[in-house]
Amino acid sequence: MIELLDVSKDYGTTHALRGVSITIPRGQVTVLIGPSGCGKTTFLRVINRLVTPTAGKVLIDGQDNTGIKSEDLRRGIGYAIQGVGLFPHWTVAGNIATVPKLIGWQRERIEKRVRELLELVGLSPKDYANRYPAELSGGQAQRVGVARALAADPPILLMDEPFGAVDPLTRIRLQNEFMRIQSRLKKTVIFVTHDLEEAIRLADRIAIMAAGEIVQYDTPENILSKPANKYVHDFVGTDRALKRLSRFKVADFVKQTSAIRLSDIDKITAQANRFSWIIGDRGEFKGWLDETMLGAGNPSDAVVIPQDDFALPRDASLRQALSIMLGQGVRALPVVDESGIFLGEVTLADVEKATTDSKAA
Ligand SMILES: Nc1ncnc2c1ncn2[C@@H]1O[C@H](COP(=O)(O)OP(=O)(O)OP(=O)(O)O)[C@@H](O)[C@H]1O
Repeated sequence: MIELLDVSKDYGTTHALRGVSITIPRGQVTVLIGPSGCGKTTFLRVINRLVTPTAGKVLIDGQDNTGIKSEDLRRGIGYAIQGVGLFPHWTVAGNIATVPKLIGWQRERIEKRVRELLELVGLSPKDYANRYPAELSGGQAQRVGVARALAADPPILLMDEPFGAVDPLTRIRLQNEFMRIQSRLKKTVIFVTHDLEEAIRLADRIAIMAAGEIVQYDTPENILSKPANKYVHDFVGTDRALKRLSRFKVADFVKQTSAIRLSDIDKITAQANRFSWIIGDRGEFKGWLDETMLGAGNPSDAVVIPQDDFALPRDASLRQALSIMLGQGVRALPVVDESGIFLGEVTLADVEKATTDSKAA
């Protein structure tokens, strides 16, 4: 548990934090969100003591953080920052090993940990351990940043816009991976973002900040349905029913649907008004085929759409499903597991129903 007790931080006449008091529960994800300059980074940095408050106290599990040795702070609090902050002249392995080295781990233990973490964040140690940051894509670099923050297995993780600098699709993947990792590791996470949907998706609790103060600290559901004041109301915006869709997982809406094996395609006969999902021999999603294609008398030309553009991972949100449906102009999307195996479909009608139900809630 982390407690800020009446914490203020002034830089000259700038009040970066103004008497912030908050209790952050253990093992949950707390998201800080608010406009640029409202004090989010300062909030994180008073916790790991990179910033000394002008007034007030920070307690970590009841202990004043000014009384904790810096070595214990480094070990106990992982920090993943905006724009990654990897050391350019160190390899990926060297970067991940930063804190374990500082706190004196043996070489073998460090190497084992680096391998474990690379696997955890979905990068093969063989291919990535010896690369330099310049040889990574934005998304890969962000993953290394997260691995580095987790290196010494800290119970607390501070993440300052860790997925800020990547394209939207990579961001969705990183969010999904983060949720998967967090459901396993159950860290106490404080996560800063500018993106309300990211907040709604990832947070157990959201703290909305303005000008150095916390204006509402609540569950995503309550932030959406019971904004504390006009500021939060305006911040959340008008399309709240849509934003709420970020909380629903595709996995909870997927319907089992029949699919046709690519090898059986020449046996298909046209079904009126219906297209068919096409899968490979292992059950992996391949694409779709509709009656117009059959009508053209060329069944072996199934329209195989690359999975990355089309199939939804089962841990995607309904909001993401809706964006893709609108973007692609389709009423149903295939859903796949981590290995690309076809699980069924989610339809526009499911999304509509979830929107209506959650409006009523
Ligand atoms: N070292 C510093 N010296 C002077 N002013 C600072 C310093 N660090 C932060 N500030 C000021 O304190 C305020 C809060 O900054 P902070 O970085 O915490 O905001 P933020 O919400 O994280 O912003 P952003 O979303 O843009 O990263 C800002 O007005 C900023 O200019």
